[in-house]
Amino acid sequence: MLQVEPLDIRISGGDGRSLVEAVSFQVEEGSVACLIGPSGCGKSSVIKWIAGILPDEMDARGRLLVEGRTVDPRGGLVAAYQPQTDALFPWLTIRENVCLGLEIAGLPRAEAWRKAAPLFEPFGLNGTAHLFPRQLSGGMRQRAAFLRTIVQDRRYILLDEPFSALDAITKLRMQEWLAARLEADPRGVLMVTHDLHEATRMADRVLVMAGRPGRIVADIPIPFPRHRRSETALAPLREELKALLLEDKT
Ligand SMILES: Nc1ncnc2c1ncn2[C@@H]1O[C@H](COP(=O)(O)OP(=O)(O)OP(=O)(O)O)[C@@H](O)[C@H]1O
Repeated sequence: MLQVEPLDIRISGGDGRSLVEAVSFQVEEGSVACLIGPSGCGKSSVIKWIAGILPDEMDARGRLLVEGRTVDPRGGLVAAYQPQTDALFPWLTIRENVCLGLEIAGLPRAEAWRKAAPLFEPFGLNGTAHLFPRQLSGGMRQRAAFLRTIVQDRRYILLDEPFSALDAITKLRMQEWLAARLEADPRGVLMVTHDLHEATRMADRVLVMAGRPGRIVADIPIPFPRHRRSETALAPLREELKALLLEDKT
């Protein structure tokens, strides 16, 4: 289990503005937690803190526990992280981009490719290995970034709006693919999303953040397994989430 214990984030210089206050939650292994909330409430900052890449101008106090052990997020490698922008390196090919995390983790190049290559097809990236990011559509770039994240053998995955640039059909496919993959190969996923349909379709629990500074104002378990989530069953949950988000006047 990945646990965040009261986390505060503030701007370290200037007015010392508080961005995030007393944020606590947990992500169980093999489960998906979606973090939703109005723009600017601090979702990305929370996820960046866990990934160990909070910018220098922010100061964080909090505790991160993995399987009950306190870890320093800045030590890196707690979780695979996919930032909001696809962050592919423009001077590397898609193959090189996708394999990069594995190579940094110490896998020889050929072995990294053996591991990544079979995933190009299910990600709709056939024929792109030798291309550069600028030669792909926005959706393809996002899928390549997602593949680079998923291919790493981490127990926890942090996804900051991973499907936001995808068209509706591709998005549905990727959500289904991710759900199936998690079934076969359970990981703990923390996913930031603005899409309530996505949150209720994908999550085992939805964490709602609101306010300035941002706090967790609700932690809502989704009470049915993913394969039994009809639109009718999910509609009242979405109404509940919408009401919580609209309550936030900041
Ligand atoms: N490098 C920075 N320096 C100072 N303030 C920052 C910096 N990055 C973000 N902020 C501020 O921190 C607050 C939280 O930003 P953050 O990106 O975490 O919010 P968010 O909920 O993820 O927003 P969005 O949904 O729009 O991505 C915002 O008020 C933002 O202006």
